[in-house]
This record gives sequence, C-alpha cells and structure tokens, in this order.
Amino acid sequence: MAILNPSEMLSVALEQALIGNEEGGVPVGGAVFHVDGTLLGAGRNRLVQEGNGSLHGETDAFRAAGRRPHWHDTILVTTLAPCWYCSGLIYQFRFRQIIVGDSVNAQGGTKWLREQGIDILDLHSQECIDLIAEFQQRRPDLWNECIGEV
Ligand SMILES: Nc1ccnc(=O)[nH]1
Repeated sequence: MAILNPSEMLSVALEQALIGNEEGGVPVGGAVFHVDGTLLGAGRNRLVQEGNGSLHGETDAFRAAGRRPHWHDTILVTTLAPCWYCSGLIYQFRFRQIIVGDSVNAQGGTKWLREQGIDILDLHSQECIDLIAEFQQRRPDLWNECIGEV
C-alpha cells in the first residue's frame, strides 16, 4: 500500500513512538519510504529495550530498511527533529526529504541540515510534541542519556 501523504507517513513513525512509550523506552519513532510511497522500514528508539544507545528512531528505521544502492529516492520520517548523530546519517546518505513531527522540544541538527540543502518538512504535529514533552519531563535522565547530555 503506497502512502504519499506526509501526515500519513508521520503516523507510521508515531505508531512506532507510541509502542516505544508503552515499552518504557524513549518515545521517538522513524520510518523510511521510497518516494513512490512504499514503506521500506520502520523503527523506534530502543536504547532502553535493547540496552543500545545507537538505536535512535531514525537509525532503527534505517536499519530496518536494509540495503539500497543509494538513498536519494527515499524519505526519512521522524517524530522528533534529528539529533546530531542522526543528522550525520542524513547528511551522509542524502535522503530526498526529511519529514519531522516535532522541532519544538529538540532541534538537533535541523538548522545545519537546511543550510546543507537538505529538504526538511516540519509538520509541527501536536501529538508528537506532547509525547516528547511529557517524556522529557517524566524521564530527564533517560532523555539526557539518549542525546549524550549530562
Ligand atoms: N531525534 C531523536 C532524538 C533523540 N532520540 C531519537 O531516537 N531521535
């Protein structure tokens, strides 16, 4: 089933974030789509679940999407603005577009990515904003661990 609507693409990532929240993890979800609307992979931050800080929502979705000759014809969707770690991934692999749910509670590398010519569509999703805001307030320790802050 092809999904071409950005909000529907974000819903796939949000569903992952909500699963992560239920699991007691950092509630950030991601998904990778081909520009034709095919879902290539979805994932969520699994720092807590897998005991592995490399598994951000974005990198877990990238991992689930497998191999491709290049990523220029794909869209990376994330419920929260990409951190610097994931911004490196985005810069390196040049996804066609990045769809972001929340850039209120974290900005990460979004300003820099835009300066590098990366197309970022910010949907300002209230659901994504509320989900992370609640988490950051409830578990500041986990949030800081996730992004390498003290
Ligand atoms: N954008 C993100 C920030 C923090 N953790 C994540 O998994 N993703």
